Amino acid sequence: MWIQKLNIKNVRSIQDESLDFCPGFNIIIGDNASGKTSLLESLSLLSSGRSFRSSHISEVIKYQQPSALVNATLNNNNSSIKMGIDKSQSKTSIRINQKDIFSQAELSSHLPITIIHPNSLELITGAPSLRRAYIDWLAFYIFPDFYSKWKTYQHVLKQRNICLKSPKHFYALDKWTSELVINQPEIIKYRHQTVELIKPILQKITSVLLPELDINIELYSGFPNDIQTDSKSLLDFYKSKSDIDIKFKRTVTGAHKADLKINLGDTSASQSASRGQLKLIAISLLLARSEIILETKSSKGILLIDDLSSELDVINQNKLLKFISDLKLQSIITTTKPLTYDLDQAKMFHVKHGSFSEYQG
Ligand SMILES: Nc1ncnc2c1ncn2[C@@H]1O[C@H](COP(=O)(O)OP(=O)(O)OP(=O)(O)O)[C@@H](O)[C@H]1O
Repeated sequence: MWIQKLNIKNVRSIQDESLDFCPGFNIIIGDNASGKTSLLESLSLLSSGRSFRSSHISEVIKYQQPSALVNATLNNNNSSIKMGIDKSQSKTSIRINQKDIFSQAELSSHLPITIIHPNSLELITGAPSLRRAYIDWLAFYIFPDFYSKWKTYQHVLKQRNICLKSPKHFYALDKWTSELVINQPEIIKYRHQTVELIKPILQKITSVLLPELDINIELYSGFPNDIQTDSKSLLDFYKSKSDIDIKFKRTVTGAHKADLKINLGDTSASQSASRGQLKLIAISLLLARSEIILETKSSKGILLIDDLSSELDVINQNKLLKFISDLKLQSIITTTKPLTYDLDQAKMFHVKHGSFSEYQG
């Protein structure tokens, strides 16, 4: 699957633009503040309903405009899918093949994108929630019932935490504790399976991009390692630790505390790798994710890279481009200067003041 045509209206400085992409590399060249990231942000809106750099849609919609609109024509084995999103401050309308759709998840399942941007480094150095989101994003694509189990767990966790906040609600604690262990074994199992899928692919990618490092990853389930993760053992665990949860007024242990441990040998990568190496580890993890999508789904994922030339030196840029070229997936890459790598299937665009044209060199 690849994006054949993209229409963007009122996303930051982009007023009304239409781009015809190729299935291989699409390189967007432009100066700072020309609108490169806004293009990738538009695709993030279409795929996930959210921007990857702002949590407030009002910042993304062009000043003085009521809404942002992004439409795309996807080519999936020569049949086409038309999808679009119209997002205002108060309302989101989604259409797929002229039909109104009420679930963002459906839009996301048609257009799985992986975005590598200057803040991707935080996947290694930032909070555990970022690494959990990384695993869960993939689990969501691979296991059809992961999302509903995770959503139910979030709801039950919230109710249990309400109980823990005030003694007048303690009477319901046992009920919510029993419900809290229903979905956790499967959530943990799916996450473990996801991490096991990532491991060999990450190994393959880092042997090309970072051959000098011994990188290994391991899931921390959210529970101490010596605890069995079946429902009964988890229930016994929660009962034995209820005094701690009561003291802290929240559920201290559980699948909501899971993390992906990323190590170089025996030490944490965030403590021992250089900044450039950390960027490449983050990129490798993101590439591993898109390669898994490519293997598990009939439709290929799409790779977006923001500001490649500022992210990596030329040697590493070229290693990465060769790797992407071998994956044979569509990529949309922004850069402030033309790339030196000889791309075989590529289309170049120039962007200035939010306006796109074919690059003339
Ligand atoms: N809501 C908005 N409405 C209109 N213009 C906006 C809005 N938000 C930001 N801008 C403008 O859009 C442009 C942002 O472009 P963008 O961030 O896409 O640039 P870029 O080419 O990625 O830049 P850089 O290389 O510096 O990262 C800036 O000129 C900014 O002032």
